[in-house]
Amino acid sequence: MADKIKDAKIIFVVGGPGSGKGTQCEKVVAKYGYTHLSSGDLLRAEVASGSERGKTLQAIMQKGELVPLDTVLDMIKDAMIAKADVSKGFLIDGYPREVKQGEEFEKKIGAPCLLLYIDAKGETMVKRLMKRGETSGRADDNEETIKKRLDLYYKATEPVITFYTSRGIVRKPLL
Ligand SMILES: Nc1nc2c(ncn2[C@@H]2O[C@H](COP(=O)(O)OP(=O)(O)OP(=O)(O)O)[C@@H](O)[C@H]2O)c(=O)[nH]1
Ligand SMILES: O=c1ccn([C@@H]2O[C@H](COP(=O)(O)OP(=O)(O)O)[C@@H](O)[C@H]2O)c(=O)[nH]1
Ligand SMILES: [Mg+2]
Repeated sequence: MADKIKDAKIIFVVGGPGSGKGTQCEKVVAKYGYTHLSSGDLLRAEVASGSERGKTLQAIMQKGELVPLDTVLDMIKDAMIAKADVSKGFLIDGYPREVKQGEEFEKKIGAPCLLLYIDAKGETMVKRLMKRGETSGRADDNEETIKKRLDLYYKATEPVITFYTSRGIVRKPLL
């Protein structure tokens, strides 16, 4: 099964909470027809299913912490395999959140050819998420959790940008 995605074109999309990853991915999909897989959306779908695993995930996400690495990786891999026959390439949105996640992805699936870095100022991200929280219904779009997500982004996820910059595959779209 995993053979089907061995040579897939993979693009990581990384940025802080509310930086606009999902918004930019929609534009890439419209222009290039790639398959958009948001790690956060996959996790929220599992929560919405009401499964036992979903309940555990919900508790972690509500606190703005990271769910175990293998859980997200397995979900992304299954979603990629399901679309392998029709996909021209994959936009992996919101992943990796830490360098180790990227390394595991490469071991189990393959290397990204590009990392799109969606950059925004901390205060801009907080403002957007507070606004989105008025209607999103997302349990983590509240002031306390947004702050934790932002702290974790600077601590764990920014090193991902440094890691892939040294490989020369990071690009910042002009917004
Ligand atoms: N003004 C402005 N707002 C934007 C822009 N991009 C996204 N937004 C808004 O900012 C909010 C967050 O955008 P998302 O695309 O959901 O951001 P994200 O990085 O996917 O965030 P998560 O879903 O939390 O991962 C939304 O309410 C968007 O409408 C932008 O370029 N300018
Ligand atoms: O690879 C991932 C992706 C998401 N999450 C969890 O899902 C939440 C929402 O992620 P999403 O990418 O939707 O939003 P962001 O935090 O970027 O605003 C995060 O706070 C994490 O708790 C995670 O643990 N690992
Ligand atoms: Mg998103």
